[in-house]
Amino acid sequence: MSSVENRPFDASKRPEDTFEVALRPQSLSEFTGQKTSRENLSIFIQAARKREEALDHVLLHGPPGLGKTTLAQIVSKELGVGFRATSGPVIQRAGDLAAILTNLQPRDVLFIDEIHRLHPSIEEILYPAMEDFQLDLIIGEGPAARSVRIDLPPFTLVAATTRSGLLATPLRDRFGIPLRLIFYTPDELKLIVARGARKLGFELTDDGAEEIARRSRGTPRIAGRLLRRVRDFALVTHKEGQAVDSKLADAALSRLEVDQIGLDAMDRRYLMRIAEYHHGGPVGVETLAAALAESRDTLEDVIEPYLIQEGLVLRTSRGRVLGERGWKHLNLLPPASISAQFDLLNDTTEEGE
Ligand SMILES: Nc1ncnc2c1ncn2[C@@H]1O[C@H](COP(=O)(O)OP(=O)(O)OP(=O)(O)O)[C@@H](O)[C@H]1O
Ligand SMILES: [Mg+2]
Repeated sequence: MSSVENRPFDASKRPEDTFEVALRPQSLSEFTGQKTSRENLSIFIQAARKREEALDHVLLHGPPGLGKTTLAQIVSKELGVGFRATSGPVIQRAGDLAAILTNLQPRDVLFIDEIHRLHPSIEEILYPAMEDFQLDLIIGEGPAARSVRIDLPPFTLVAATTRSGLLATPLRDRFGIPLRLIFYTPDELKLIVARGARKLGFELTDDGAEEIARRSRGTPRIAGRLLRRVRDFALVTHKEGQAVDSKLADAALSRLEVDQIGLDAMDRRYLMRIAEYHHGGPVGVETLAAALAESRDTLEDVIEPYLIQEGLVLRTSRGRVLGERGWKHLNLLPPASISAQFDLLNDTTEEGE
């Protein structure tokens, strides 16, 4: 097991998360955040319903735990059609995909998770299926092989990926509705946390919800986990019926090594590595991955997106560089040459304003 799987609050999926299902919003109106995507999706869904046609194919991309699977399910519910789910690595042979596609009802949603891990030969079968609702299959082998064409019911492919950059252009181009999910704001997460507490049936004060939201790394899945752990602490240390406030939330989260801005031990190890071993960088992602005993994919998919968005780390053409906020967060002083650059940058921003 790699250490990232041991992180208390990385955003990747885990078997214990069956409880997530209970917290999952069931309709677009219940789905908090992602305003632009949600509003656009709502229009396209209504239009498809009016026309009584299958919705155009949807590509959801963004870091883990932001609601891609949730949205895919909501799309089928709002369309009032069936939902079939599979994932890229599971589809091994052309026949597997053919079986799934030929069993769809007209206008059904087929959800393919981790579409970037689809085998290229399967991808090629998917193209005509997406475009013309046709399946071209080769049956048999050698001289006896013949190709057959099967008509499919019109369907909607909803695909999810954490790495849209890995998708082949022809595949990406076949999605009429590409949606990028972004990290949630603390206010949005606060709503999600408060709603989660109600669903779990315990009392959480306003500032308690705020504390958990602020430390959830912009990610609903993490917010849900932190909420459940805070609830555990409350159960053991609190009197029955006593509301969970920010003080208790803070105590619980600090014990879980989730710091004031929501970073966990792994995030801090990553930042420290750049600061201490590479004097703030630039350092290549492969070097970092090897040093931290993580895969490059994990760094790029799970750890870096939030650190980059928060300005703790910068991705440059020469590698990763610790940002000014990164140095501050670690409570370290950057080498003189770097702090001079930050000063220069700050000066020009001020002048520009
Ligand atoms: N907008 C939201 N409002 C409330 N809860 C949400 C929202 N988005 C996601 N969640 C919660 O976060 C959990 C994780 O969401 P989901 O499984 O959809 O993420 P994902 O993007 O598919 O992640 P992965 O890339 O790991 O598959 C859900 O079970 C749900 O409880
Ligand atoms: Mg998912």
